Amino acid sequence: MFDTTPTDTPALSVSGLSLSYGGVKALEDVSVTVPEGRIIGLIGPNGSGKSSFINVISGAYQGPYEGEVRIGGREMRGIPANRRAKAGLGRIFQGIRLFDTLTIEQNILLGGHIHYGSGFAGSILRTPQARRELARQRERAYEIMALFGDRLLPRAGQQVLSLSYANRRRVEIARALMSAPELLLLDEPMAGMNPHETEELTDQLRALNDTRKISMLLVEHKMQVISELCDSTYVLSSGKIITHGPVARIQADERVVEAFLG
Ligand SMILES: Nc1ncnc2c1ncn2[C@@H]1O[C@H](COP(=O)(O)OP(=O)(O)OP(=O)(O)O)[C@@H](O)[C@H]1O
Repeated sequence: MFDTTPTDTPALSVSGLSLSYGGVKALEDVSVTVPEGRIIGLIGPNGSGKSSFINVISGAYQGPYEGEVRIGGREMRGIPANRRAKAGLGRIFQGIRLFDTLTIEQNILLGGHIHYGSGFAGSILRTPQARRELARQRERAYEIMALFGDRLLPRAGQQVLSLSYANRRRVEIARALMSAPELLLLDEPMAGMNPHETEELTDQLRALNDTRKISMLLVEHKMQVISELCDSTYVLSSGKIITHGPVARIQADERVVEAFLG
């Protein structure tokens, strides 16, 4: 189901990215690489440009910018957000965006829509091909729910609005996995989770990376999570990357301490 053949093409390669909002420089000559199969962290104080960076990669930001963004080797300029899933991108938003009155299963199924072959007409007319596809997608949705132990499976038919915050977040990740992403952009996935939930999701993300070779760019405030998951971490401060490397080295770097205290 998931192609795990390694290549030398990075999952994500951003080079020389600069952008301004009017006169405000939000990003200046930012270069970040996520090698295939790796988890790379991105940290920075409030207002340092993390959201702007993520929004350019996901295509949520449609304004002008300098530099290049490549996902799986493919240049993304001009490709709208909804078409980037086909290039292998999955994104988890900072604020949870789910359809509250739909069930867990329905929300997750929506993440697979880029793979439907029979299209909208087929699903309305309920052609045999559309029914077979739906059955395949449901099977996939249940396989993905099973990755989260007993958190989602027993509740598959429940409306999402009745779920805990942590379970809503799991549904969002499950939905992103339906498009079989090669690269996941995770924007503070542990926000609002207690230590136990944080630890559990950390283990689940590591398992996804190990077993499915999904590359990840992780924006996260919790340094424990960054240090457990990331091979290397970039530090943004006032729109510039001030350093990158293994977490232990970054934490000891005076410039980083200054940026966070400053
Ligand atoms: N739409 C906008 N118009 C004008 N300025 C903006 C806009 N969005 C962000 N900025 C400015 O750009 C800079 C980078 O903001 P950005 O939201 O990318 O940082 P961030 O690191 O994600 O911050 P936070 O952690 O607080 O979400 C900040 O100075 C911010 O005020």
